[in-house]
Amino acid sequence: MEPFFTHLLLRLNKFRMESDSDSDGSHISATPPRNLSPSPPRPPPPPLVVSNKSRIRIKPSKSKPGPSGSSKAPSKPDPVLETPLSLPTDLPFQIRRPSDAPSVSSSIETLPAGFFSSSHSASFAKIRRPLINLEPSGIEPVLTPTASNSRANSTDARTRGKTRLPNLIGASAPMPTVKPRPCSGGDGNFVRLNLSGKRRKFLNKKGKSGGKRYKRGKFKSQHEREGEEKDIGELKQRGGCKIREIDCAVVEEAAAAALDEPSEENLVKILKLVYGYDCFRDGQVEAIKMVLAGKSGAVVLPTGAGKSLCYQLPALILPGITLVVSPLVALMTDQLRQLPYVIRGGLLSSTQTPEEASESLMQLRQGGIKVLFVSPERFLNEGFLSIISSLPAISLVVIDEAHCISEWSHNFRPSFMRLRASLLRKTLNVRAVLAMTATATTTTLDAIMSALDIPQSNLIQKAQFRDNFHLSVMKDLLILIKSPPFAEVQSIIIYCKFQYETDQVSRYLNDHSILAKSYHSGITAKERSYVQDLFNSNKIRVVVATVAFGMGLDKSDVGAVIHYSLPESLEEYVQEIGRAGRDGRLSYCHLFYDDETFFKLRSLMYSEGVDEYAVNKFLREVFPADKNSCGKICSLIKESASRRLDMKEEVMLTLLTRLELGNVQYLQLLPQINTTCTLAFHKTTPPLLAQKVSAIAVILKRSENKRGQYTFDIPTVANDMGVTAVELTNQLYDLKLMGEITYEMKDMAYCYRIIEVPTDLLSLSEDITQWLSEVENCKVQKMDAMFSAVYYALNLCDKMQGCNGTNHTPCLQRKILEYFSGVDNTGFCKKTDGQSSPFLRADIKVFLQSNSQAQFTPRAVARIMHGIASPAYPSTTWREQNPCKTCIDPRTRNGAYFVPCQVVGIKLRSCVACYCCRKWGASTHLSSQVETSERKNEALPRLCLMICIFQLSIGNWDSMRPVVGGIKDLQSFAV
Ligand SMILES: Nc1ncnc2c1ncn2[C@@H]1O[C@H](COP(=O)(O)OP(=O)(O)OP(=O)(O)O)[C@@H](O)[C@H]1O
Repeated sequence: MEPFFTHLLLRLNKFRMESDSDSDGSHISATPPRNLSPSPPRPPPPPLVVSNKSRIRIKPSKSKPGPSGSSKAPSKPDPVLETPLSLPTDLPFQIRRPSDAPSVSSSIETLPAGFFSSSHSASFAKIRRPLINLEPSGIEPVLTPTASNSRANSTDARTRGKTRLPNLIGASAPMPTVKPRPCSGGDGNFVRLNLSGKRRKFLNKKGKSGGKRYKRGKFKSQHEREGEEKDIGELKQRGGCKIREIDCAVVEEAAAAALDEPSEENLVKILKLVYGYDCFRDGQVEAIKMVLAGKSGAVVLPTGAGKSLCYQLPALILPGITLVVSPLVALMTDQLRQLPYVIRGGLLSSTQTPEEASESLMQLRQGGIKVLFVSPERFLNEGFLSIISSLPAISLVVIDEAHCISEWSHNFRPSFMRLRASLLRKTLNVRAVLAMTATATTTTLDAIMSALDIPQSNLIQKAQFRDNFHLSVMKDLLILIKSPPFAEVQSIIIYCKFQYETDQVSRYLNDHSILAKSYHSGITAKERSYVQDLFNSNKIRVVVATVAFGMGLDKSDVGAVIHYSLPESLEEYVQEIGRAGRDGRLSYCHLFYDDETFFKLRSLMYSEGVDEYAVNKFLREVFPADKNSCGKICSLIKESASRRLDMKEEVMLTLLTRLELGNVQYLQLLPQINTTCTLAFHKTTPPLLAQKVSAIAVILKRSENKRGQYTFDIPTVANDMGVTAVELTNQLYDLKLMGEITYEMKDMAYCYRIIEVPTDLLSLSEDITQWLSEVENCKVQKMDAMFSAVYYALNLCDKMQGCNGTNHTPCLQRKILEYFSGVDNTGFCKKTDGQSSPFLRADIKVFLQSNSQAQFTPRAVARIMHGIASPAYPSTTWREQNPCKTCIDPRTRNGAYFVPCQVVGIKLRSCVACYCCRKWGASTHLSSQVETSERKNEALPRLCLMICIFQLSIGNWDSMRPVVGGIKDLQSFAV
């Protein structure tokens, strides 16, 4: 290896300071917190109440295709919509009109709303397509000598693939699979969507509540696991991983031809050679041609529609490297696995060993990698940027899950904000940027395109939607799964909102002989991958998961997706159901409609928000009082600052990113590092070493010496030396290698360089708070839109245009279409006013008096009253101090807050979301045990009733906020 390069590698490996994305999905989503110790209180009933019993069964419509090209039935005006809507044709998905013909490419078209009159109600019926013939037709595949006879027996050739993937993912990367899948534009995912009323509690076989019995899902013994792993291994050997044998020379020749002339014919030739597919799907060829022409573009195609191919093929053709920015390590790994082996790929992630990272970099430098997967956090690392800019040319940068760029998306990631056209062009000198997403509203799309400088004309939006909405109500999950059509489905994903729910549900299913495992970010990465392997190899039938599961999952035969809890947005819903039916077969989606979860989640949407007061305090910490601090390196220790400011770490990062990338650049974010260093000298004495090494001289001046241990702050020493923190740590590392010193680092911190000190902190706080509150409202609106669509379909639909008592497909489809085209249908979700009970002020006063030592912000009080934990008020502390007397189930026990029940003449410490209170608020979540024990206590009903009144007064933020927000000086109010 060349010395220069070795040096860079050392630097990169030594200081892997930026942490890549969490390997689970939870990191991506800002809400809700996955570990929800304190539940919010029971909210007031929605304006339009749905009875728990009002369960409608909506049967699947039989596939009765309407006449081709039939005229549209006039749409009946939607009562929720004030103005009639004419839908644009470039919607984020298409509605398919069925056709009897198995060849469906001609049957796919975008239809306006209202097309689905009752006579067309069958139009969402699933269209089965013939499996594609893997034998390339018309083109003679040139095979390697070992496979020279494989054309005669193509299956053998494909299953023979025991060749190791050259992609640098570690030793055990499975071979990519060539899927027998139709390619014409209309496919994607095919689902039947079901909605149902309240889900029922789980009863185990003995008829008891799952409550106490269900602990976190246990995994099998080592012995059992090894057996299963062996089985999985065998299955892979048997043909779980098939590979086409391809002659690289032929592919290279075809790629050169396509580079010269990127005609469809030339591109199809490569498609056949490399993937075995006969034709492109909708949108693919346009995207590929655009990228090959060196133009930036945005591609919006639904899940499973084949977005990856839009960069894989250009990567093969273009001379330079293709850099794919991906939000999750797990997603990168999956994408790398799925690269055809003629496209050499690699990844750089913080989870790699130094050897793996070195290997990737060496390969990169030697031109051995065509596609490199990286996380957005890498763009903070100067070392990475300098290495990458010294490499052979980058032809294309792909931003996968590009909606993460926009704060108006359902999955905003501050680190994605960095991926702006200006930075990409300046640092990487890239020609083309390709943004890809499956779910983006018009607002989100606008934000993506403007950040990446993509002209409107370069938007490829051929997305489509699943065919069948089949709305039905089952008594409970078990009955649903055991009845047709779910009974026949081999692989099912059940999505829950909370981790404990996934454990509960999977235990419950196992108790009833349905093999299931739970999957969430609370289990280790190893366990997660074990569960995914079991599911992929059909060793288990059901995965019960949080949002953490599914990104990058390309299991083609998932036959059903069940939403046990309401998703937080229609984007999330569309994305999650997209994991079903990737093989083109009919699949079923069922959603349990539950207004209680909706209000709970809605409350949680506010859990990350911050007051102007807190933003101001944050800014004062970020910017030193010293006006001459421009150019200085500063740091904010994550954990302690988060507690001090009562602000989640992700929120602090969002604010810092805003200060960097907003209208004025106040700072430049640097890689996160451990800032407190404790150092000991081993060879040369400190004064002697200080004479030779200037860093040591500064350290001696700036450190505290306790029994030979020198403790100092890295940014302070770096500032004194006039170097970056990374340069300083590099020097320390070199001294360590020479045996001169040893050191330990702690206190992970956000680091930044001050570019400009704001002159008016007050107005800056105001601006930022305003922005944060808009982002917060946007999230709530998404939640409302999800709820509204489902609520409308079940309760408000006028049963026209194809809807009837058993089929709500058209109206639900329309609601989703409207949402993606920017129509706000959430009016009826909004709370009417901010009136609160007269008790509330008194309650807050008592609360403040009894906690006079604490410095609350209004929002902190509101959060506490809602039982929502925050960094400064963790549920554990508050729960322990004030245990709730009315919580029965210790696993769900909330932090208890003082709820005086004057009317019944007693004062009780109870959390406002206490389950027994919920019972009296007609909750269905109670276990029978709880019910029995409550009934024994005569005092409880009245007491709970009082608590319910209290809850109703504060049960939603809209009523809570004006009260606490109106109390400017909480401390004086308390006196
Ligand atoms: N033209 C095509 N013909 C047939 N199959 C295709 C074609 N293009 C892609 N596929 C297959 O479709 C499947 C889904 O593709 P891919 O994973 O790229 O989808 P995606 O749009 O990225 O989905 P997601 O958003 O869920 O990640 C893959 O197995 C891929 O091989």
